[in-house]
Amino acid sequence: MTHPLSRSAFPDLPSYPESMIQFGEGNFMRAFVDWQLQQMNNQGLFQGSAVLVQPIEQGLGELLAKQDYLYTVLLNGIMQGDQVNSREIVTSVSRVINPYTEHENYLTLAEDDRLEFITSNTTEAGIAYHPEDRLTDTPQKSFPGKLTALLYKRFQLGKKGFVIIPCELIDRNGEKLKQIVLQYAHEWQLGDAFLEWLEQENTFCCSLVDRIVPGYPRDKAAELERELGYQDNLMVTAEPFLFWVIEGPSWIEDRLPLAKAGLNVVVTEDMTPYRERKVHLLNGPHTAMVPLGLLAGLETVEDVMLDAEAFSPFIKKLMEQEIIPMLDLPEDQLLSYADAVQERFKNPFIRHELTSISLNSISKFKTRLLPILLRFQQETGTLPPLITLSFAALLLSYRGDRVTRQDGPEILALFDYTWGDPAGFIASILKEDSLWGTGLSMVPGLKEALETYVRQLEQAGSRSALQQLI
Ligand SMILES: NC(=O)c1ccc[n+]([C@@H]2O[C@H](COP(=O)([O-])OP(=O)(O)OC[C@H]3O[C@@H](n4cnc5c(N)ncnc54)[C@H](O)[C@@H]3O)[C@@H](O)[C@H]2O)c1
Ligand SMILES: O=P(O)(O)OC[C@@H](O)[C@@H](O)[C@H](O)[C@H](O)CO
Repeated sequence: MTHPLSRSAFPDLPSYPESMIQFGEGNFMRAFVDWQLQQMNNQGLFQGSAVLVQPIEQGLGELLAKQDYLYTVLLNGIMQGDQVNSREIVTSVSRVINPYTEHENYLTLAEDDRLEFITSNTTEAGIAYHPEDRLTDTPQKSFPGKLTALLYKRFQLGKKGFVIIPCELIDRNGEKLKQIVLQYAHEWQLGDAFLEWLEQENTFCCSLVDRIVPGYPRDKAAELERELGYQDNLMVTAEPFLFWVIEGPSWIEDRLPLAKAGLNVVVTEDMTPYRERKVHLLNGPHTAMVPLGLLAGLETVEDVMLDAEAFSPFIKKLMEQEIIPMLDLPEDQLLSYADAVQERFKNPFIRHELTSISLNSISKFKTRLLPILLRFQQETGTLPPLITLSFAALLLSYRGDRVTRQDGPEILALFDYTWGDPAGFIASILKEDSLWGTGLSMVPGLKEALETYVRQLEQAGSRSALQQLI
């Protein structure tokens, strides 16, 4: 019988003063930002912890409190040729505030001069504007609304601002967040002095994050708890690799000495090339493999990468012949990045489920693969066959009879309606600008290619369809 993870069971674990407010208590942030705070603390380069704010009412606050805000990060994989299987109890989370049940405590954060940084990961849905949010709400529904209320209180107290580094996987995340905060400041009539304070005293950075974090190791939890000697309901598995690009002034490196602690963190004036490379060459292949893999009965990214007959050559060819030629970066750098990504995908120590990547696949296809398909078509006059096949598999998988779909109800309803007429389905779905950001009916040959591929996928299966293209 193992005991629960707690500070009384490990009385020697250190505590640190709060220096960061973090919106989001999910797996990713705990294995990424908080784990990095821990590494800086371990090396004596930093003395700080994060106070976590639940962005939505339901969350992990109570579970974390039961474990005195401790949890274990398990890093599993290969780094620079060496196997890594590390386990570390993270002590850099001080507490969790649920603004829905303790709103006063939430606003009290504005009073603490030691708090310098704000980070967030509220999923792609989090940096959003809700017209019904008001300053007087306790709390506002949206994350930017909650943040605006906190910043306004800080301003009213005459205190300095924050360095704000969102980690959501959306393009120009810091700019979008700032734009919505400014919108609320105008709408709520918070005054010119506040607007000036926002601009002068706060630094909104854009950032790009990269670490594969499959999260709680459901299949191995009991075995791991026996090995660790304690129960941990919040342990998180992740790969050892990480990369964080922060677009902002270089002094951030002094105040947050991540690179100095040996962490793979870059502070730069322009993160665009890093973002393009990651979103298209890592997230793109993830999204491309999901519908084809699920239709073939594969379960994990590793299953895909171990399938030497069809799926692994598909990923290599997709990267090298369809994605890399469409990116504006030196080819040799892109090829070596692609090799490294394929190695990470093969990581035998983590179980990265295709179903977990499949969540909201339509918007992922739109940002990760569609721009490549369109550029390929414009530049070569032909469609990229592998991306187009994967697009066909995505559309087929959204019929919902072969693969469990995970997407917004309005998107699923649209697919149900459109699939109601199988003969006209492709033509109808391509017209839906709301899904693709642009009408796709005019893309030469796309409708016909998708019709052919959907037929082929239905008749012969995704493995056979792939084998004809690799
Ligand atoms: N897991 C990974 O490998 C990985 C890697 C890089 C980036 N990411 C990104 O990080 C995000 C979170 O991933 P995770 O694995 O931590 O998931 P998670 O489910 O463990 O955590 C989700 C977090 O987002 C918050 N959230 C959910 N819906 C929200 C909404 N509508 N508004 C505001 N907040 C909301 C939750 O409160 C929680 O804090 C994902 O969007 C993902 O794209 C994940
Ligand atoms: O996290 P999602 O669901 O947006 O996308 C799934 C994966 O592509 C993603 O989590 C990658 O593993 C991650 O972006 C690597 O840094």
